[in-house]
Amino acid sequence: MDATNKDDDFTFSSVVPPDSEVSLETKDLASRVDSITLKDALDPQRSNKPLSQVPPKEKTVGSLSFTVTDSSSKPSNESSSEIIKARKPITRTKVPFEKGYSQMDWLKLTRTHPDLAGLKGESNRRLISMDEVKTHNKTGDSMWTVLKGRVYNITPYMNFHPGGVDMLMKAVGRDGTLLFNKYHAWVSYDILLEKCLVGVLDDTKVKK
Ligand code: HEM
Repeated sequence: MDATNKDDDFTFSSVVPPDSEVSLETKDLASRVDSITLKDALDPQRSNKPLSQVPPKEKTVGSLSFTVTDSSSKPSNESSSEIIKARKPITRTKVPFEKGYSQMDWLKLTRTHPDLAGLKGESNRRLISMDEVKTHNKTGDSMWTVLKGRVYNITPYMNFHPGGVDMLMKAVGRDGTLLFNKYHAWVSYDILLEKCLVGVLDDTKVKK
């Protein structure tokens, strides 16, 4: 093999195309590199067409040829109804507590008040039907709710609830478990409402 023939010997093969193959356009582009600007086709300020509507372009630079496409946009025939909608996050607004109604004040009250549940001597292991829970649904001294099968009188906790009275009222006279979990499944309601327990839900009487 003739060592002087560069074309036959891969060790000397040129990675740059011979000058004759570099098109005039490439040379021209290279000389104007500073003046080239990139346009964001999705920005309506800079272009009046979204990328998805711009047809793929064949580009040639020197001996390289490539197609410019926008892989980030969806095919134009894809209907917008197919776009998966993100679930709306819930808003948890903390209501500023009035003086004397902090969580510390609540804990003090649970330790000092003898009958927060309003049991008047009755057992808090009593089985309570959902129908009975429903009757304790009015503003007064016995507003009940059910949390995971236990019935609580939440009247004394009303003004201490960090989420506010209105929110807590939504659970009154019904099973509040789903609402409770929706807003704060991690809250230790069983400890907070220990002294408010009035009984256990009689789920044999719950209509299924
Ligand atoms: C029935 C028993 C309930 C108890 C013991 C309770 C207790 C609490 C506690 C301790 C917080 C403060 C949580 C924290 O700072 O992360 C809180 C906040 C809150 N609660 Fe409840 N809650 C009860 C029921 C409910 C219900 C039924 C709702 C909605 C209908 C609700 C809505 C909220 C909201 C919106 C907050 C927001 C305040 C925050 O961002 O902290 N709660 N609740």
